[in-house]
Amino acid sequence: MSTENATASCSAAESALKTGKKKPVAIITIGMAGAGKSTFVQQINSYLHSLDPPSPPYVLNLDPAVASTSYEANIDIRDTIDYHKVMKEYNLGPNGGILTALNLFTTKFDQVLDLVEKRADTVDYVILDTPGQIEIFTWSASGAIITDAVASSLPTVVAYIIDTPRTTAPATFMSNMLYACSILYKTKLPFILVFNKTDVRPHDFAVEWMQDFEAFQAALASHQGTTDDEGEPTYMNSLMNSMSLVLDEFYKHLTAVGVSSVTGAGIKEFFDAVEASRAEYEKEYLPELQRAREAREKSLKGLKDESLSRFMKDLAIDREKNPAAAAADRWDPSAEDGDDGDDDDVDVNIIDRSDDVWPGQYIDVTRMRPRNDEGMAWPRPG
Ligand SMILES: Nc1nc2c(ncn2[C@@H]2O[C@H](COP(=O)(O)OP(=O)(O)OP(=O)(O)O)[C@@H](O)[C@H]2O)c(=O)[nH]1
Repeated sequence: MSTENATASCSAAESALKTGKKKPVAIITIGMAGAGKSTFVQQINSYLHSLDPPSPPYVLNLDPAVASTSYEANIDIRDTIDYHKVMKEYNLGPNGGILTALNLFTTKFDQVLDLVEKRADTVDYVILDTPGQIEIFTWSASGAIITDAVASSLPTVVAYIIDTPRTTAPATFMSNMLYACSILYKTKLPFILVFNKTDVRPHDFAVEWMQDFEAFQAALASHQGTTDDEGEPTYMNSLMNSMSLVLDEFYKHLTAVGVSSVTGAGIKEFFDAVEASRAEYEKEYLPELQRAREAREKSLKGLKDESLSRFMKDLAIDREKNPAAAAADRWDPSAEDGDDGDDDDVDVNIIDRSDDVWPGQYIDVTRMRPRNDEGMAWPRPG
């Protein structure tokens, strides 16, 4: 995490202490393409607006390729990066285009965090919608950087969206759980399994399989193709049996809720789970994060000290050898023109769409949104 981000997170913590307000919780929604991430984000957005008093969240869309979202994001990657232009410019296919767009956006993520930090006192939730191709977020450096940066700044929870009707076959269920497991171990963040589309298929079978190992074994056994011609378990079946034992341990670290992003059923229970995850984040994740940060700073300081002493030694030897060159090599302040061409201080690239309408104005999603930008729009000062 950059120093600015660390400072920003401290200032948010200080202001939270002053106002007595809890820090907002960041909800990172992840899920296979078509699982219903965007519909879910729209539903939780509507739910928070409908509370009394309303609690509008701060929404980030990180999917550069989505044609339209059914919610209005406060920060939208598409405002900064034209994914089609990236594909053309770098001669990439769709997935490479999304990944590169995300990489480019990540280079500006400190600005995003600053904008989020500014809202920390007025919002209770920060919601991140991620690219449809799950692996682009979960297995990329950018995804890891974004997740770590958010989690270093705010209590963070991963909402893993599952397409329940498509997960009723034991083998599919297990593949999905293994994927969830890999994300949990990668992020090490509080994790909520969100069984979506319960209006089509209730998720009780999944809860039963997660709580009762034997019930899952029975489902596996009753599934076609689990025994060979001689009635022996197939290789696949034995493998799944062993893996389900591993998953049994994994389920202990998870909360599962069933929701329908269409009807809104289960959304309240989802937020109850999010609040429980906040406590988990503070108790388990935060101390671990602080330990890791201290260790990183210590090793960085060691490296810096070592390279500085090496440099000073080399410099001394060099000066001994070339006293004339050393005498000529002096800093002349009058030679400075005050502008070194460094544009690091251009700091307005990421757009906060809610600047004009904040606080908490609900935005009509049917409204046309001007997209005048051609290509990547940074830097965009003023
Ligand atoms: N019946 C039902 N349909 C749903 C629900 N949630 C989403 N859908 C439908 O599932 C389809 C996919 O939903 P999206 O929200 O676009 O899914 P996504 O995960 O964002 O998809 P990508 O953009 O590909 O990542 C759409 O047709 C939605 O209407 C739900 O709870 N119930």
